[in-house]
Amino acid sequence: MTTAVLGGGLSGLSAGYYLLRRFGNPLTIYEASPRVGGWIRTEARKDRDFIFETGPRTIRPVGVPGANTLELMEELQLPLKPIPKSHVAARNRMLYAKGQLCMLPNSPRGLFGVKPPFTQPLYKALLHDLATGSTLAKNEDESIYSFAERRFGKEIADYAISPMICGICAGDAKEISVRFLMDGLFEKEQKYGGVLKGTLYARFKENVDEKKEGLFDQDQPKLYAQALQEKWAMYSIEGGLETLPCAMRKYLGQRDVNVQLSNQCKNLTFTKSGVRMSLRNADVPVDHVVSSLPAHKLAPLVKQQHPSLCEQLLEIPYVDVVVVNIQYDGNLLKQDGFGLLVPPIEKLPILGVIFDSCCFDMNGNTVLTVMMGGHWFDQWFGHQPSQKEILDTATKYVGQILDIQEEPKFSRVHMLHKCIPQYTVGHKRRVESIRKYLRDYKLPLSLCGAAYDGVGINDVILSARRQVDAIPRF
Ligand SMILES: Cc1cc2nc3c(=O)[nH]c(=O)nc-3n(C[C@H](O)[C@H](O)[C@H](O)COP(=O)(O)OP(=O)(O)OC[C@H]3O[C@@H](n4cnc5c(N)ncnc54)[C@H](O)[C@@H]3O)c2cc1C
Ligand SMILES: C=Cc1c2[nH]c(c1C)Cc1[nH]c(c(CCC(=O)O)c1C)Cc1[nH]c(c(C)c1CCC(=O)O)Cc1[nH]c(c(C)c1C=C)C2
Repeated sequence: MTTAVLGGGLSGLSAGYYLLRRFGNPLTIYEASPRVGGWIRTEARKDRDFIFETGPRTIRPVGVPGANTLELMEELQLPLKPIPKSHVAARNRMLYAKGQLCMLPNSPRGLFGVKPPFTQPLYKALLHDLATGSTLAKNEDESIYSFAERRFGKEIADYAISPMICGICAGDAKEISVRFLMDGLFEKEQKYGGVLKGTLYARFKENVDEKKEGLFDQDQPKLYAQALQEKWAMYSIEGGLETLPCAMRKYLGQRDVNVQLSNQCKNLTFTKSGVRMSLRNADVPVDHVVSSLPAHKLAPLVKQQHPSLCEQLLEIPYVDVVVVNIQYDGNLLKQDGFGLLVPPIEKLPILGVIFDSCCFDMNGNTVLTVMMGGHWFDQWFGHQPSQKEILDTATKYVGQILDIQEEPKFSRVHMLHKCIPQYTVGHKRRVESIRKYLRDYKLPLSLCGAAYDGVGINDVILSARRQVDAIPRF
């Protein structure tokens, strides 16, 4: 069977890895740009001794998706850099709200005091949940903001859930589906009439649930067992996260998988015997295609033959994010931690700041990443500001929030256009409907990647694995 993958980002490379394992060669991966990795990009300053990550920087070793990623890391023999749960970067997350830097609670004790920006102890939010019955009809969807407000009150929705959504998808919690992050809690609420009640009731079933996913019935990956034993909170890779796609490309290349860079797919034509892909210099027929492309990039490729599929794909919205990496000599941070988020209710132009040099050793440098835009990109950056204006905005807020007044020694500004899909209310049903369309028309096309089954690194790798596993054998 001849297979092909569209896209050489992490999901496409993972699809290549799992296709090779299941069907062998011939297999080709087509990537439009001259490099692999998609949004994963590490800029190593060789002359200095720090790195800038312009996309992701940490991976969480949690659950089946986390275990699956660690299995891949093990196979590739990558040197991992774990951050244990006891590390300051794992314990300290902050909010900038009401004009001050506020530490988020990191232990059950934190539920009982009153800490800004909250005006009530957090346990009261749990009492609110206990006292409130379930109000939505079964199996519906709602925004994560409205769910949090219903169950825990407006303060939690504004100062806990909304910034968390910014810190994961740069989105507006008032539009993002509760099923994006809290599918389980939502189901429990609907089933048992409350989040806390449902969680306590279902707790004893947790291990059963993990087994149900069926990936690691026999043995857990060794690295996953190690991560559990050593209590890793998150990890990166020596040299930065771009090491991962580079290692995958090498691994696939050594096994005769053809990874073609600068070869954009322009159209897909479904034929009686498979698919014809229009590529740089030729039309190439294959039996089955796995697309890892962002939904808005796949849409035009199927428009000619399947306009309604094209329309459904275009219903998955994306946001632009501005990433500003900055470096200063010496340690200038007064407070250590993973970073800070700015709740959207504060109406400031920045989404958050990651303290890279607290997470990983940067040889005495202070390295920060300021993220801006997202759902509010047009409001703050729609006038197409210059790189200098953007850098000035980032450093102004670093000055105001972190009291770092000096100019950065080194900086980079990146505009990431349509980089994060938004799982808005109804996303789950939208994706089911897209996949049903492929089944109904018996199209030899599988869809994986950040558009469909989760936006994190673990999610896109697992998405590739599940989609490859679901391809019928010829
Ligand atoms: C700023 C930022 C921070 C993030 N931080 C984290 C984090 O800390 N932890 C975490 O787990 N995740 C994080 N993520 C998410 C993570 O980066 C993504 O989940 C992941 O990189 C998505 O991979 P992908 O392969 O699905 O998509 P992409 O990376 O978008 O890859 C798609 C590829 O397809 C190619 N392509 C497009 N059109 C065509 C075509 N017609 N033909 C051929 N190729 C084409 C593109 O060039 C691209 O290489 C972050 C994302 C961003 C943007
Ligand atoms: C402010 C913008 C963003 C920051 N990170 C991201 C954006 C858009 C992207 C992102 N961050 C995480 C993931 C993976 C989610 C997963 O499935 O594992 C993605 C796509 C991890 C993450 N980062 C923060 C949180 C709460 C999470 C979720 C998982 C976890 O709890 O570890 C916090 C956080 N993100 C950013 C900042 C400044 C920040 C601060 C505390 C930046």
